[in-house]
Amino acid sequence: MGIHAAHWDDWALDALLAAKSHAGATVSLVVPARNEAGTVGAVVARVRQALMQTVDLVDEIVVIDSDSVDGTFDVATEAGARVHRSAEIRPDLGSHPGKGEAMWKSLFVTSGDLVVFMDADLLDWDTHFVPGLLGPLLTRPEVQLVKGFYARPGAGGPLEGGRVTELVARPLIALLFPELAGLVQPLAGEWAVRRSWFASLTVPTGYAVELAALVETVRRAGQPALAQVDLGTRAHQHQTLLDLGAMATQILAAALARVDVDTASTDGAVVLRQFREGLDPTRHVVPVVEREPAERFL
Ligand SMILES: O=c1ccn([C@@H]2O[C@H](COP(=O)(O)OP(=O)(O)O[C@H]3O[C@H](CO)[C@@H](O)[C@H](O)[C@H]3O)[C@@H](O)[C@H]2O)c(=O)[nH]1
Ligand SMILES: O=C(O)[C@H](O)COP(=O)(O)O
Repeated sequence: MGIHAAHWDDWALDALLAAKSHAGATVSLVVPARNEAGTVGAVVARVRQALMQTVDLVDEIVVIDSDSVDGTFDVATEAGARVHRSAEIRPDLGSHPGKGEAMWKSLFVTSGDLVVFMDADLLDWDTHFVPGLLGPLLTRPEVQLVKGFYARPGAGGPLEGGRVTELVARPLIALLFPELAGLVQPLAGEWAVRRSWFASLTVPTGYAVELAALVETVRRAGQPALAQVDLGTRAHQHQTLLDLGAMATQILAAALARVDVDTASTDGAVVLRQFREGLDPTRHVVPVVEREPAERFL
């Protein structure tokens, strides 16, 4: 059995447009962005031109500005997205920093039956990512969540990207969640999901949103509810090793919580002591908050 895999060009665009129209489905592209003024404009403008203005595949492009202090909001607006500040969406529900929070909040300001997520920091990518991710959702009713995968060049050459994927997520999956081991890029930021399914999931506010969604989906609905699609190549901006330490902490915290292991996180945060030089650590406070399913607040 395993997790169904496909290639982005297994479907002609016309066939996907016909399937979308037949299903009467609508599509939202959601781009969470924190300080991505340099790249978010191209992500929005290219998808808008190719898949909204030329054909009718995407119904809305929404950027969720995740506490940016640069020109992300204006650049994304100029490029044709509807932009919301994460902290200003449903203020009654409070606000947390983080990518998962931006994605969770997106459910309150979008309406598509199918939601496609894309990172805002993409450098090497193409608009076929979007139809590729929609293919399984538009053609296989049992599929709830579709992950993209790709070759990912790293700073040191081809196929060396994905440090947290290879050093944290994949070992964790092998040890604790082996039903997910067939996923090529479990942490890919490019994925698509049925709105009703995403709204039913518990969502970590930080970088564990991807792993948590996969674990909950496979536990509740099994491997047939997952699919993965080969999108070709994708390159993005690389974080520093110490920042990836925070990402890894969030992913480990979410994974351990899902196998009922108590951790030292208190009040929704873990303090990482990181040593840049000598014995004097920098205290890196890493939030590990989780949001209840959005459907409870819609
Ligand atoms: O607080 C934040 C941090 C990031 N982002 C945005 O989220 C996307 C991905 O963030 P990035 O810092 O580029 O993550 P990566 O280092 O690329 O991490 C990879 O692995 C993560 C862990 O699973 C996934 O969440 C990412 O989507 C995936 O690209 C980008 O558009 C960011 O601007 C936010 O919206 N808010
Ligand atoms: O997916 C990952 O492991 C993180 O995004 C880090 O990727 P990088 O090592 O290519 O920067």
